[in-house]
Amino acid sequence: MAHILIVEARFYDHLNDMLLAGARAAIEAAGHSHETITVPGALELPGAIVLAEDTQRFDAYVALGVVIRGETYHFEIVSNESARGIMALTMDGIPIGNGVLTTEDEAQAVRRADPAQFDKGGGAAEAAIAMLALKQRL
Ligand SMILES: Nc1c(NC[C@H](O)[C@H](O)[C@H](O)CO)[nH]c(=O)[nH]c1=O
Ligand SMILES: CC(=O)[C@@H](O)COP(=O)(O)O
Repeated sequence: MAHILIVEARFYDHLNDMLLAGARAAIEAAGHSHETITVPGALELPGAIVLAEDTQRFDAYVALGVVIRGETYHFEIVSNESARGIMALTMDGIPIGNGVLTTEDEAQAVRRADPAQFDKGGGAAEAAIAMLALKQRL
């Protein structure tokens, strides 16, 4: 059994709740345990994973968050830099599932976060579990 840390950027409560439900259900369905920590926004996700990895308590990570386009270039900064940070850690060999939604509007985000629709939280958890299995096998 693996112990998986869900790191959630809680920017939109109702959307985060759906992503979390999907991720937790997928981890439990696979027979693993989990904890959750919360950070302010998607830009904090990579740094939080680094801090958690230093504790050596977790086998894999699920990064969750929602970035919805506003009026300015901030959307690109938050979307691209959070993904870049997570990808850098992935390339260091840390199993991470990226469940950060980057959408044009709230309706797109709802469809993707809802466990009964696209279930991107569950999908990110499954990706983390798959990468952990690969790491253990290689
Ligand atoms: N606009 C969104 C943000 N912005 C906040 C940043 O992620 C960060 O917390 C702030 O710049 C302080 O470092 N975060 C999201 O997760 N979603 C957004 O739509
Ligand atoms: C991530 C965003 O684009 C948004 O939260 C920020 O909105 P704005 O660009 O209108 O400041």
